[in-house]
Amino acid sequence: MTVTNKVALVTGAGQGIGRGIALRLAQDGFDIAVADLAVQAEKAAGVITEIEALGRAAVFVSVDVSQRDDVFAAVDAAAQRLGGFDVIVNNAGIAQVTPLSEITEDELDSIFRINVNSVIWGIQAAVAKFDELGRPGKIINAASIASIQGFPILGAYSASKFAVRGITQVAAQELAPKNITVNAYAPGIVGTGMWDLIDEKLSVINGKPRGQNLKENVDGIALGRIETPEDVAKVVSFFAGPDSDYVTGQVLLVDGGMLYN
Ligand SMILES: NC(=O)C1=CN([C@@H]2O[C@H](COP(=O)(O)OP(=O)(O)OC[C@H]3O[C@@H](n4cnc5c(N)ncnc54)[C@H](O)[C@@H]3O)[C@@H](O)[C@H]2O)C=CC1
Ligand SMILES: CC(=O)C(C)=O
Repeated sequence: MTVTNKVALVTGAGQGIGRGIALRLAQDGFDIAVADLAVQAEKAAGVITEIEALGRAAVFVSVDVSQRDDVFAAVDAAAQRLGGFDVIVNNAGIAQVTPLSEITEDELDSIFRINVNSVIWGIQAAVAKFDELGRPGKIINAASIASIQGFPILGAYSASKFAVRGITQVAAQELAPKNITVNAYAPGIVGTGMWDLIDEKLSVINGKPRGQNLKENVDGIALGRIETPEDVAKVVSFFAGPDSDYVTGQVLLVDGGMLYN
């Protein structure tokens, strides 16, 4: 019997939650395509070194997830360079900290292209590759607590994450006949560059000192501490592995106890 390696592509894997997911899936035995913007190549190289130290193969794939052709090319490159394709993690995303009344057309277009269109391009590219290789596969999307409850001043962001939840539910139903599962993780307050930016921008808007908005949000977490990328990666590991074979269309809160469903 030929045993082939398992391959996962993680977008936005140069830093933050994406890096945590890439490292965890490597620990789980996946070879990893570290996909990110070209400007993140140096950080991605560091992630690749960490993955190789775990005994897995890894390659950098330059991608702007808002561009459909880029995403298809990234999936092709990952499959060709790593010798297979089994999992895509549509993780890359941006936040915007703007009251709804002030959001511009350009801002709205930008956040939807990066947070929403990207997920559809990732689903399309992964399905095409699973079909070509004749394998089932797993698709995992980045939602948020803001995909369940709208967050003030994060209005466009919340709307984009509600859309990711909807896409996840629809794709799960459409792709079930191919034995492809589609799920999403919904983190709470994770200590990454994204929250550095949110805290900084909220400070400008509400005049609270730097760090105060982050602290107030963390104070609302039942488990009493800020979330780490590794906390998120454990849920992604479940969705990427065989223990979730009978789970599809779900958005799993991993927020330390902030929202309850
Ligand atoms: N940090 C948090 O508290 C939470 C984050 N999330 C979601 O988790 C995901 C990852 O977030 P973080 O790691 O915190 O963010 P981050 O800002 O630390 O990292 C985002 C990564 O995505 C990449 N990226 C951005 N635009 C891209 C594009 N157009 N094409 C390719 N790559 C692009 C960046 O280069 C970066 O490496 C995002 O979808 C975010 O919305 C969800 C809930 C909470
Ligand atoms: C960044 C994010 O998703 C929230 C709600 O903090």
